[in-house]
Amino acid sequence: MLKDFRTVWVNCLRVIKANIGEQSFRTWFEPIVPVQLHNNVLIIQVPSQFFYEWLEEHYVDVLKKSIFQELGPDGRLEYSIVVDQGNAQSQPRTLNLPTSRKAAQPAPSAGPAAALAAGPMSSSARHVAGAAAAPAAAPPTLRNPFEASKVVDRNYVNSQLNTTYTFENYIEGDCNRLARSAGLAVANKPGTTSFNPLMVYGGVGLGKTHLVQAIGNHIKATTPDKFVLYVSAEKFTNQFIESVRINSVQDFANFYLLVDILILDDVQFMSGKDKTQEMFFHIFNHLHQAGKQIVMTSDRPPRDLNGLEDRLLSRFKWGLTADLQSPDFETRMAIIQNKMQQDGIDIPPQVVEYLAHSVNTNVRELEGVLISLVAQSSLNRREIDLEMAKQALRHIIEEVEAEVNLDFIQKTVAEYFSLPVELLKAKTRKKEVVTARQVAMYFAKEHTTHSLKSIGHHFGGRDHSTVIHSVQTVSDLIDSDKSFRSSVQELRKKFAGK
Ligand SMILES: Nc1ncnc2c1ncn2[C@@H]1O[C@H](COP(=O)(O)OP(=O)(O)OP(=O)(O)O)[C@@H](O)[C@H]1O
Repeated sequence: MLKDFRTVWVNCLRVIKANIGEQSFRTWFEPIVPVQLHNNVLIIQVPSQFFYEWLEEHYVDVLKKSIFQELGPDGRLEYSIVVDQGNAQSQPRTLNLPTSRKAAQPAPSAGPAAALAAGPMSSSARHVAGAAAAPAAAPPTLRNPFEASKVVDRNYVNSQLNTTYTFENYIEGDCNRLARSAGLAVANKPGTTSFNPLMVYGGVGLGKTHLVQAIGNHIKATTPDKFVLYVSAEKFTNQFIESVRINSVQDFANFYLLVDILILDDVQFMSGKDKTQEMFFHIFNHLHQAGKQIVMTSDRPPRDLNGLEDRLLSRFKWGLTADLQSPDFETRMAIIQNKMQQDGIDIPPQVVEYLAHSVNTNVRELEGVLISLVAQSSLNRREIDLEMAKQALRHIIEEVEAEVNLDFIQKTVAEYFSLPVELLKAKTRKKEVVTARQVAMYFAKEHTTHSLKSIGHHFGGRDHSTVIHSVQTVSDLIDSDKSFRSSVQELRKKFAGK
């Protein structure tokens, strides 16, 4: 018996409805219009490119299942995407490429899209301008599948939450305590804490992405009906530019307005991109007003985000800004141990300690060293030992030593103030020693990647609040005391050449 495309779709919807939440069903399946059934290929029309990507990302399994049940193992699904032409005309538009079924099959070499299309059903993006008005009998005009593949590759594959980034494996330390606990609060009560937006900033490889993705994963796990979207600012920008190009800015905005939790990574990327910022500003306002949660990361504090509009920056201040510092020694130890446990790696304690001591730049580098050690050990069929670790780290340690290090700073500052270097680490509170110590701490903060805690530790076991106080005192004196300022400038020259 010949099947009618509407009946097939209604039956598919039944399967889908039984497998997903009601809210998701309403948002993502009710707007779909079945268009045609031809040669066991069901064509459905979706409102936008983003919509299509979302379906492919989140519902491909249930779609496959429903098509399989309705059309059997040879059944396939194709999408037609309404392209907003910016006018009321909805004539079918001939887009530049083959229209034959064969040409429209995703090619085996089509990369991630081909992988998605594997199995009983192959789904591929098809743009059909004004498809709703296209006569049902006429075959829709299909877009080059390779082109569609590129869209999938760029816009879809890179945008998922990485489920390995969780709070459980995000090690807590002084370096990230505030950001982590604010993140946890947001994850437990998105949109309802005063941390909205939550802005996390910090240097390269310090765990910004891990933390904000942990927030997303936590929300998805606890409230699967919430629409969590993680997107890099770069991708957001590219999507926006593309939407301008194909005249579908409204689709773009509509898509983002559906989001419950928007996680935007690396906002600094939007610097100088006024139109993108304007769009983000509107999305931000709308989501915020609707009580939706916004989480952002940046590689620098908001005050240093030159090229970002003031009205946007002022929005960032509505919530909480929390920074990530370089992890101190103990946190680095804990991160390595956690990683070892996670990956089932066994490394002797003295090697772990050596790594934690030596790699004090960022966590990504620490992980990189660990991976290279494991690789060497398995290649050479040799247990990891201190010798191997030293060999592996030779180049990194040389780099670290070439930098201005704490010893050099202490020696230079002590010499400048004509004091023995030991006094900087001693208990004495004599005024001239205190000043020299404060200046040395100030430069340690400025020129090394040591955490505040680690700096304090190298100055006779002082705590991190003493370091903060010292840095502040020196900054204040630079502003208020001319001769002090020139001393600091003279000293700075000694470090600049290094
Ligand atoms: N506190 C932590 N506990 C466990 N792993 C961490 C921690 N901080 C960072 N990492 C790990 O370090 C690596 C780099 O982190 P991530 O990519 O989140 O850094 P980032 O700050 O976003 O970097 P970039 O500036 O390059 O975007 C990741 O593998 C992450 O899991």
